[in-house]
Amino acid sequence: MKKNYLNLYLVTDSDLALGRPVEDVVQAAVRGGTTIVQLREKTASTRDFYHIALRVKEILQGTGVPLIINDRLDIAQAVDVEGLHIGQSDMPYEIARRILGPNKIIGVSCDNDEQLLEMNRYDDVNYVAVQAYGTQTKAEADHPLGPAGVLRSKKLTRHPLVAIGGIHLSNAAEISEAEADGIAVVSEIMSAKDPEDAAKKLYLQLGVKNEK
Ligand SMILES: Cc1ncc(COP(=O)(O)OP(=O)(O)O)c(N)n1
Ligand SMILES: Cc1ncsc1CCOP(=O)(O)O
Ligand SMILES: [Mg+2]
Repeated sequence: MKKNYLNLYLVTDSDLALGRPVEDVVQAAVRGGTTIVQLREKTASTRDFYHIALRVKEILQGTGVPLIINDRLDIAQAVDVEGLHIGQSDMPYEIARRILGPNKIIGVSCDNDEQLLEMNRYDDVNYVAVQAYGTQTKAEADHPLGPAGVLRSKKLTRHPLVAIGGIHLSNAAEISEAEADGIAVVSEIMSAKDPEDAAKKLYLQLGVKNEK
């Protein structure tokens, strides 16, 4: 895997944080080498999501780790974070890009080849995301590709590719070898007893190289 800001992507879920404040888990994960953080708080109220985002933004200040908001363009704007992640039921890509402008990171989940090819129409998509394995964390995610499918997706897309879903210490290396530009995890870090150590161990599995 080539070195870049997508290498180790933490996607949060407060419900999986073993009762700890999400910002504490984020802080530890960043100490462990997490390179990008997405706030994915599917059950939080707008007000709670907004306040969590403010606290996490403060923690990430000065670290160089970008903060991405899942789904909620309004919160991404209100907190002025670095970017937004959208899926196939969320705001259409071109609308999100028009509203957020050229300097924000926008990532898009793709559930099949057609959606990957559709995103090839846009020069300015920052990354696409595909599902690696099955997972309990998102029950509706039902298009796991495995390493061979991730490699195929990488060849189809012209954008950086993030793999997500069921990625743990035991299988991170094979996804990295499938030419993903980054791996995204929820439970492996959010539910780890020691999130800093979990992030460190995952990062080591990625065999990140400085080559261009
Ligand atoms: C990095 C990353 N990849 C995929 C997703 C899933 O997005 P989506 O399909 O919109 O589903 P929800 O996360 O909104 O339930 C993601 N959030 N992050
Ligand atoms: C948000 C999301 N999108 C596809 S799978 C998934 C959840 C991944 O969670 P985990 O890393 O715990 O399998
Ligand atoms: Mg979504």
